[in-house]
Amino acid sequence: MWKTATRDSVCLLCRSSSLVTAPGRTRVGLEEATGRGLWTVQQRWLATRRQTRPQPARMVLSDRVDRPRPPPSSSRGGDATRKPRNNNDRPAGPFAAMNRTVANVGRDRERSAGFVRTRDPIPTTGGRGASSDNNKKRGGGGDRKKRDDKSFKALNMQRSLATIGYGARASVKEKLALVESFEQFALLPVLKEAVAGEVLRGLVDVKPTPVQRLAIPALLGQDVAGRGGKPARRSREMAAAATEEGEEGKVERREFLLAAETGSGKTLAYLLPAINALKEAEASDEMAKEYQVRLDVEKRIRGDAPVSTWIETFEPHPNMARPRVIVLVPTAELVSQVYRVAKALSHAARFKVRRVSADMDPLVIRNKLYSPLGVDVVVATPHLLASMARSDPFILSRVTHLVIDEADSLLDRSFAPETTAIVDRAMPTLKQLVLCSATIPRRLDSYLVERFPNIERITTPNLHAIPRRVQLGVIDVSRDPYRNNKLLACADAIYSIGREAARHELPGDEIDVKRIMVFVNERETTQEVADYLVSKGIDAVALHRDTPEHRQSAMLASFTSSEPLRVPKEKELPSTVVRTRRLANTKVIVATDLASRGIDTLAVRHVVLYDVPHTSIDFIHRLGRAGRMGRRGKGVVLVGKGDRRDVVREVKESMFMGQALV
Ligand SMILES: Nc1ncnc2c1ncn2[C@@H]1O[C@H](COP(=O)(O)OP(=O)(O)OP(=O)(O)O)[C@@H](O)[C@H]1O
Repeated sequence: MWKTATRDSVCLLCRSSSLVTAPGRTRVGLEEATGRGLWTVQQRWLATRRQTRPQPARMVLSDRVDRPRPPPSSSRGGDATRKPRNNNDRPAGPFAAMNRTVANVGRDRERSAGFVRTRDPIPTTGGRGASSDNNKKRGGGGDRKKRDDKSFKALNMQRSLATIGYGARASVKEKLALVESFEQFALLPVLKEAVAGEVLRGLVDVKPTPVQRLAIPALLGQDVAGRGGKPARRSREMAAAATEEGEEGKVERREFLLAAETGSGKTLAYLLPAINALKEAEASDEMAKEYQVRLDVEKRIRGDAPVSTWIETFEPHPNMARPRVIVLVPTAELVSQVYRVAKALSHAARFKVRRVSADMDPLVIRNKLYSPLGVDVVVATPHLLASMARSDPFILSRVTHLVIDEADSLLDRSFAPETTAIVDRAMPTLKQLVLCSATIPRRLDSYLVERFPNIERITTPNLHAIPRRVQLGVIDVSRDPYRNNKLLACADAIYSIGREAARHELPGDEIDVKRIMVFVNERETTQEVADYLVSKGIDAVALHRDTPEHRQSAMLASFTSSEPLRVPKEKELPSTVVRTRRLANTKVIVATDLASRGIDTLAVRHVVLYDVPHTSIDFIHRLGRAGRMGRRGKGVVLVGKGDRRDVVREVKESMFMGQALV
């Protein structure tokens, strides 16, 4: 043990002064006392000074000043030769990979720090990715590029997403800065009021999200700075071209691709401009105005009699079963979700919105659509609407705005025939076609190039990136204690979430319930996993395509509500009573991809990926159920025998870097 006073050191154990006067390489004192290598007094003094300059001169000299801090001795056996521990060097466990400050991907830190994507050299956010990309832009990234081709080999091999160029993303950021408020949009005042007072009621300081900042002005044909309703340049050019070609009678149609990350408010981004156009068209619709006059007269004649009692005998509205706006979505659950937003807007903006989905009685659908009061907006799944349009083609005869939400699903093989049939039928009157999605697969990209070469692409800078506020933990199921028992690993992960939540339990008689989504790849697995979780005392249900539609909605209801879910605390039982093991503070839904698309699961903070998703598209959508609209989220992926560890590692690294997946 050594005590130093400026340059002189004295051994406090043996009081030897030999070292103090030994200026050169003298193997005495400290080295002999500790047995740790050859050190000179001068070297030690310099090292100590470097470490301790702000400290007072009199202090105890550490004999480990040149080494990393020793680990706490008991747990690690005091091994002096052990490598330094960092954030990644944690004990194993379901959440060992969380809250890291360093991505646990490969040992080659240098390689990951210089990450540049092959065909997508665009940093979606700032940070390290940005600097390396800027470096590349300046011409300094040649070597790195080669390294990074290798580093994202697995994702590149199964590349499924279309890429967005650097220039596009950079220019988008400039545009975003120009818009700060809904007031800047050339929307009707009632719609602005409806946003704050109905759709986003309860939120303070409501600002448009990036996709809304970009899409609403573009779809309104407004100058992007929000200075008024000037038609966009492209629209003017198209109009001029049509006039030159003598096509004045032809409807001028604009097509948009609206692509933004999950949970970023795309629904409002496409609904607001469509409803705005609807209200403007209504103001100049003479037939509708005349009908309204006749209806008002009839109401006066009928006195107090409710409209519903006589409307069937009155003349039908010109819009009966002839909507102007149609929104297509893939599932009944999404129909209800988009319908709710449109309905909230309709309270202030006064229009009639109906929904068409398989969970509704056919008679109810018919009555709503063919109501004599008319219909302005229909939210539907393509199968039902296409079949209705086959029997009554006039249903699509007045459509001016058609939105295809979750476009990558709806233009995929299973939906494409019905979706394109609707597009084709609506085309003659269509003024705006909007395709909307959080992921643009390459096949959709090629389809758009071929089918809609003039489509205007609106993409946000973070497209295809999983937000950094969502953390991804990896559980290696092949290791102890799971030994390839994925079911056990899944239950353990859920118990860990429950236990963690219990630590922050509320005072009082209630407990806060965490809502967790577990995603599997195959429909058959959902029930198996749910049953196992139930057998372990977890409240779990299975949701897949064969689950009746009305049951699906009921199951998802508590996952989509942003309200906290509380249950009474279980009563203490006498110590003689053995209670069956139960995790009271979690609620789990085990689902296939069906529940990963578009569902606004605001309540979900935790997602467990029971199976490694087949593509990066599935990663984006499944993890996108957590961390919506600026919230934090956690994902856990169970990696077992035969799973693509390389893909998981690369997804995790991309997430850490804030980069777009490929
Ligand atoms: N400007 C805003 N400010 C705050 N919250 C908003 C805003 N716009 C929309 N939201 C809320 O954000 C949530 C997500 O919106 P939405 O469902 O439209 O996302 P999305 O982009 O369609 O997601 P996904 O890609 O998963 O379908 C909703 O609860 C919505 O009410």
